[in-house]
Amino acid sequence: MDVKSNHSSPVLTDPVPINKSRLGIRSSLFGYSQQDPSVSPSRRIRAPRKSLEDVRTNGWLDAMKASSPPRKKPIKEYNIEFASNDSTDSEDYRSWMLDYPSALDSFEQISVFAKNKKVAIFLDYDGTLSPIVDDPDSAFMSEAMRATVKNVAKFFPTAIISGRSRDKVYELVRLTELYYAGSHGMDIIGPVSQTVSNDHPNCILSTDHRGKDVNLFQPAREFLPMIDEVFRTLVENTKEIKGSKVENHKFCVSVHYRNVEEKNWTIIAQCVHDVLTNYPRLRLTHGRKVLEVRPVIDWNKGKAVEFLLDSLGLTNRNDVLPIYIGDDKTDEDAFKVLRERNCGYGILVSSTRKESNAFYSLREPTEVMKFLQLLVNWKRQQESI
Ligand SMILES: O=P(O)(O)OC[C@H]1O[C@H](O[C@H]2O[C@H](CO)[C@@H](O)[C@H](O)[C@H]2O)[C@H](O)[C@@H](O)[C@@H]1O
Repeated sequence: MDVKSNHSSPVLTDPVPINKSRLGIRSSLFGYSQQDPSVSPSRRIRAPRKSLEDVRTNGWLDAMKASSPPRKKPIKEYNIEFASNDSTDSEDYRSWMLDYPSALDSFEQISVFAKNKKVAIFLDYDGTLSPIVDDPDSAFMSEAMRATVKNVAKFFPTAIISGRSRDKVYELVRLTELYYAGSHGMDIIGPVSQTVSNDHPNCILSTDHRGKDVNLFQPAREFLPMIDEVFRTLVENTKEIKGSKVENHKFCVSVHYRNVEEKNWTIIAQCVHDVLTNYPRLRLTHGRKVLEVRPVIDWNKGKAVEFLLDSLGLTNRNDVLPIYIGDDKTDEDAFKVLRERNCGYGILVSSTRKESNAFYSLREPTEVMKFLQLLVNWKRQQESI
């Protein structure tokens, strides 16, 4: 992609998302809100027919429907989403696994590649370390998973790369020994590295939760007030849509529709669409039953992996094996980077078949935990040899 570098913020020179160019919306850069304050939220909810066709024809609704497997087995206290055994035992899933073999079944092969290599672990949070649940504020990881990740970090440099804000994901994980990248990689705390600071002039020295010196990198810093404004507008505009929830993740905004009746998905899509038309410097990405609004900059989870590898001094070496585990579309950027660099493995967490840039698969967070435990046991054995 063509990047116009202004040091701090690699802004794309082709910032108009497809949907906007199709709709003929002008691409000049607005300040912040261009919204007509006279338009009431209820009027926005009853979006005009022409507009409703827009979100259908530009593929938003199809992407929304395809964004997460259907829930099949509600668990008593938490409404945890995962497909029934019928799905993972199906012929269809088994044939998909020929292309994306289980990382558990392939562990021996992985460990052969890992031998004598510096392994670095990158983990997504929701759907990877914690099960998908209805309420984003209740997406807790189990104590067993926390202990496992803590062990992993004793042996390998380990980072969490999440769509949530860095503070929010830290609150959920609460392990000081990890590196954290929030807002889909747009807010990174990594080890201090002079080379990285030289390459990224807006990378500043900061301190982490232990008071240790770290590098703080926020390539979308200039978007902070805009994101805040969009967050408040979206909260207001969606407040009458039952089940909707808007989260402010500092450099991006999530609009959840998991608990919105499907017949109202067009309305929620329309709300987001209408707001986005006023902000050509923001774009939409899809997650699991969530619409995500983020800056149009050339930065994503893949770039965050590259940034952290650089910071850890693990770039341009052939004795490095990065492993990235994630479940969502935004993790594909990281899988792609590993595939294109022909280094390391992407592992997709999915209980249904999905096209992916990952090499291996795991069905659900419990399998992620088993895989991480195998890795720790293997490393312990290696060290005792
Ligand atoms: O990159 P991640 O760490 O996977 O974060 C992606 C989004 O995760 C959260 O939403 C997802 O998990 C929720 C809790 O299980 C679920 O209710 C929701 O439907 C999922 O989309 C988080 O709330 C989002 O803000 C993140 O962008």
